[in-house]
Amino acid sequence: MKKVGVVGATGSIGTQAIDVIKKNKDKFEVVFISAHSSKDKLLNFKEDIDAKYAILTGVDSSDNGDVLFGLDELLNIIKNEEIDIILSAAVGFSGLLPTYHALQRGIDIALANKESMVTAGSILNNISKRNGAKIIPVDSEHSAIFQSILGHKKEFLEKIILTASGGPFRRRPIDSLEFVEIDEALKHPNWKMGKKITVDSATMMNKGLELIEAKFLFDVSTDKLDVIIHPESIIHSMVSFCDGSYIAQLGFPDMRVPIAYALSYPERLTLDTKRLSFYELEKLTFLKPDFKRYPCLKLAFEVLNNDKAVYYIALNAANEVAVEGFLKKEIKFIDIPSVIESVLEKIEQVDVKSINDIIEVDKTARMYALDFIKKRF
Ligand SMILES: NC(=O)C1=CN([C@@H]2O[C@H](COP(=O)(O)OP(=O)(O)OC[C@H]3O[C@@H](n4cnc5c(N)ncnc54)[C@H](OP(=O)(O)O)[C@@H]3O)[C@@H](O)[C@H]2O)C=CC1
Ligand SMILES: CC(=O)[C@@H](O)[C@H](O)COP(=O)(O)O
Ligand SMILES: [Mn+2]
Repeated sequence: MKKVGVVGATGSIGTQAIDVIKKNKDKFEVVFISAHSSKDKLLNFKEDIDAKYAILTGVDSSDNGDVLFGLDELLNIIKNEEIDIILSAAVGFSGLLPTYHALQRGIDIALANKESMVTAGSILNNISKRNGAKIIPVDSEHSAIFQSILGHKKEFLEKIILTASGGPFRRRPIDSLEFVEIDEALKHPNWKMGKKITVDSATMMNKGLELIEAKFLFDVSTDKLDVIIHPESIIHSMVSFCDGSYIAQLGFPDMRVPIAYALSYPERLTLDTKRLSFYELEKLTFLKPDFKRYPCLKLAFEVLNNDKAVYYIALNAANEVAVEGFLKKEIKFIDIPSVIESVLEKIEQVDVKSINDIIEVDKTARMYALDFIKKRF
């Protein structure tokens, strides 16, 4: 039995993870599940999978004895309980501290929270190496890459090619993006996900964050990273080698596959997911991303080329604030890249050596983003 913890259990990834765990009760013992404030859903899960602890990190206290409250309680459990693997699936920068403390303790991470790797990739890699704790990707593209490079020497790797759906606005006239409504941005063509990542897919900042995530997860230079639009989301990503060979991982889009793979690695679980019917697949298409349509992807490439921790953190923080601003109707969809650009221009170059440095840069970048929104819109 693997002893697991799930951070962000009530979200899109968390809920699918609970489903996988529930159907494989003989393989997993659940030490804890956590969420921000969805108490009823968390309590139902606690009962369903017989979790030892349930923690709400965004609520101070209550008289309900079945739930623990506050981030400190979650971190205490991570620091003290016997746990083999933690699924890190909270949204945004809030996922960093649980990921960081788990790795510090030598606990393996099944990583959905890409923002952890974007903001702290280098520090997390160092801790993982030092403590022998594995970081196993859950993000569909990175799981595909992880599976495709398995058993191959890194020196032979030529390119990592991340596939992107292109989001809901791939074919919409660029001059009409100004009028994008919230519900239009939340209609992903292939995946049902949380709001933040769905808006990121529409701007293609999701792919920008994933490029940075890939750089740190697979320890490759930026010139080895490519993005290609593949609207069907059947090929989840691919790699090429020095002899012209390509290896890809394919499947019907269903996040239970990479979640189960990461939780059971190096084994595999049997899943009742939809199988591909190759004769029914009409065709697989591939397109080049256009930076005019997706300025956020351009910004992410610029930050990658600059390769400084402070810009990775600022890009992520500014994007989180901008997406929230869009979802609150404070800014338009097309204003998201302007907010990020303004923060990247303003943020001071500082050395980032510790988790506290990261938290400080994140705080400053958020302040600049909020200030920009307040003054400009
Ligand atoms: N959904 C997907 O298919 C994919 C997601 N990912 C990544 O996985 C992560 C989770 O995404 P997704 O499941 O879609 O997100 P959701 O918005 O669906 O779920 C977010 C989870 O995080 C919790 N949460 C919300 N705010 C906070 C906070 N301030 N502090 C701590 N926890 C919080 C929520 O709890 P509560 O319910 O109480 O609010 C919920 O459990 C993201 O990093 C995303 O990029 C990566 C690949 C695919
Ligand atoms: C399922 C998953 O991993 C998401 O990150 C997905 O890739 C988003 O789709 P886009 O390719 O549109 O960003
Ligand atoms: Mn992804």
